[in-house]
Amino acid sequence: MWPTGQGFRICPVTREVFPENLEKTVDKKDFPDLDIFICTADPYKEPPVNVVNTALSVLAYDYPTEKLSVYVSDDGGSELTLFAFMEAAKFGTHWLPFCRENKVLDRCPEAYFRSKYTLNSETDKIKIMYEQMKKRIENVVESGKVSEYITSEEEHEAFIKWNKEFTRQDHPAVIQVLLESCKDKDVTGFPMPNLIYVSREKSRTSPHQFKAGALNTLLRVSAVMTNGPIILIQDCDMISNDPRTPYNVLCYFMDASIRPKLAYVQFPQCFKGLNKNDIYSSEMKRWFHINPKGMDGLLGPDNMGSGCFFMRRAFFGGPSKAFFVQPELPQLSPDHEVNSSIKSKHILELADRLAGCNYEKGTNWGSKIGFRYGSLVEDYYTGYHLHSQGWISIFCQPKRPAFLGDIPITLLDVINQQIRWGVGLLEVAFSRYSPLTFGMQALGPLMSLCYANYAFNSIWSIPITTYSFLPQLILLNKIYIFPKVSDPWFILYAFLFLGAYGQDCLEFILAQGTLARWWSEQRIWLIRGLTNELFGSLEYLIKIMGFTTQGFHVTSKLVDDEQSKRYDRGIFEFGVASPIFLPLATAAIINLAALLHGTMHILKGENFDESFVQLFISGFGMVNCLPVFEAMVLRTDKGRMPIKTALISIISALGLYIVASFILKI
Ligand SMILES: O=c1ccn([C@@H]2O[C@H](COP(=O)(O)OP(=O)(O)O[C@H]3O[C@H](CO)[C@@H](O)[C@H](O)[C@H]3O)[C@@H](O)[C@H]2O)c(=O)[nH]1
Ligand SMILES: [Mn+2]
Repeated sequence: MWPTGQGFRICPVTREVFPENLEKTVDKKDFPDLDIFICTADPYKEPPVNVVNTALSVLAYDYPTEKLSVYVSDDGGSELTLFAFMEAAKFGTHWLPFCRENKVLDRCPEAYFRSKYTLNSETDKIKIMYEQMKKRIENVVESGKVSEYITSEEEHEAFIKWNKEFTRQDHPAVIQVLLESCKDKDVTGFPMPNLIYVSREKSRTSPHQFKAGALNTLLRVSAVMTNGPIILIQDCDMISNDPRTPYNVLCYFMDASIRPKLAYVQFPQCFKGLNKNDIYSSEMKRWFHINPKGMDGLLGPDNMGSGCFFMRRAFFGGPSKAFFVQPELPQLSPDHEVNSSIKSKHILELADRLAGCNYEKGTNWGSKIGFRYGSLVEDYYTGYHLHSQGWISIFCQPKRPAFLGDIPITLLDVINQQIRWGVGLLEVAFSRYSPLTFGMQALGPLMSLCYANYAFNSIWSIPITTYSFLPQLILLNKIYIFPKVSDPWFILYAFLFLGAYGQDCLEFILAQGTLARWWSEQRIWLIRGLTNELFGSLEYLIKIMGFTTQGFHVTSKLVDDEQSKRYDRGIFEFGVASPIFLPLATAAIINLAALLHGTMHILKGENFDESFVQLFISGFGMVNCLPVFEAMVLRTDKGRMPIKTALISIISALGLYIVASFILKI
């Protein structure tokens, strides 16, 4: 892992753009069309009102509205989400001119009304409107029925496909044009952007490939409707935080010297609502900020799934003409020009067919065209393939974050999210496209090291688990395996530990981190080794043995008030009795026991020299486990560790001790 990590350190790059100069060189008329894709998958885990907020924040981009189209992919196949978007389309006709006229910076309504905005009759009016919309959406979600709220015949028509047979896993495609730019105007008479709702056909018998499948459907549907050459991909919980972001991106896409090979411009994933010390290290400074800068000096950052502007052409083979992969229908080609209304019958019929669940059979979608199938981290995997084909990417890190996302606030959610990443990355690591073999040839050594560092990340669980148990169990049996403090070899151990931790800390602080957040980062790194990396590797093994696993487990974005309060206070949230916590809790007990046991012997006058390293490791483990002890014994709130988990881990610790003693005695 150490050598692979060096790929990021050789040539880091920091870029700056001057979007204010853009209009001096490019006429607004010549701006390319921009298609924005927003994915949602579950109205109960991803509240529609939040998805709507994300959509409004990009609908209100500072961009010629007739060139802007927003496509919403609803993998939840939910009428609640469609209803929410019908509401959003109406509210949007007020919200967009309001933002434009008042030069609003927070174009996500929820964010705006939470900020310090000027109170006057106009803001009052729009706020009331927003609250009413929110209320209606929330009521509908709560009751699970839209019928009470729809009045017009046209609206009824939109929900016609939701009949008795319609289930989330089995339903026909639903495509609804909610706003059409040339016809629908806002309240000041300005054209609105296009807004299209797409829920692809689903059937239990055909694989749907999760988000990658959803994005490929949107690639096709948007191709026949607007075919914008630039595409922004957004998760439903990542709001736009800066209306001028497309300008930043155009600085690169309009640059003739980079454009021919540029596949995507990636913005870092930034998050809102982190607590002070970022206890779960959700900021992921290394993955989302430091490493991409390092890769930017090579072929460019990896793709992070959200906040990424793609060149549509990049989804159709390598950058040179010779490597262009022609799609099966000429209308899907990136250079195809659309000239009929997005509501015209033949377009809608074709779109319906393109969103069919059997459409991709026998085509290149998922292998040579579009987002790649075969890994649960479709973002990383697709970016990796694009780089292998000779495309480059760019990391754009403006001071004001372009996007702000939500983070999971319970430890189990964090772990589950990372189990998915771990499985997805291992799928790449051991595929025929492994960065160490295929990648080495296609990308050259440094870039493939970077990709390998991610792909093999779960390997950390081996040393971390070993160091969490072995020295401690051995210490408990009064056996010493490390050099004595007086031994010159001790210096090597001390150097490696201090060197690695020192470098890590320095890099973190240099990337505008704080010491407390660095401490959280190293702690969560250890916790990951004992939780998601272990369970992720296990899930991966089960998967390759041919058993079905849970697939893409969507992270819940619902916020429980109590949990959220505890999170804000920086308290770890366990709450549920899950076997996932067992290795961590067991390690905590073993470390504490080893530390106490070792210290006792020293107090009794035994020599410190031999046991120091093991004692230090146990102490370090114990300090890192403080939140676990708190959750086990001190806390009484609902987020504490369930007694069942605590008891089982005590028994496991005892068991481990007995087994270890037995083995060590022979
Ligand atoms: O079958 C599915 C599953 C998920 N999604 C959407 O994918 C997005 C990401 O899902 P989430 O549960 O929020 O996962 P995260 O772990 O937060 O997402 C990160 O990791 C994913 C890969 O595992 C990437 O796709 C994301 O862009 C990246 O932000 C959400 O908008 C979902 O609605 C779908 O559209 N269809
Ligand atoms: Mn997410």
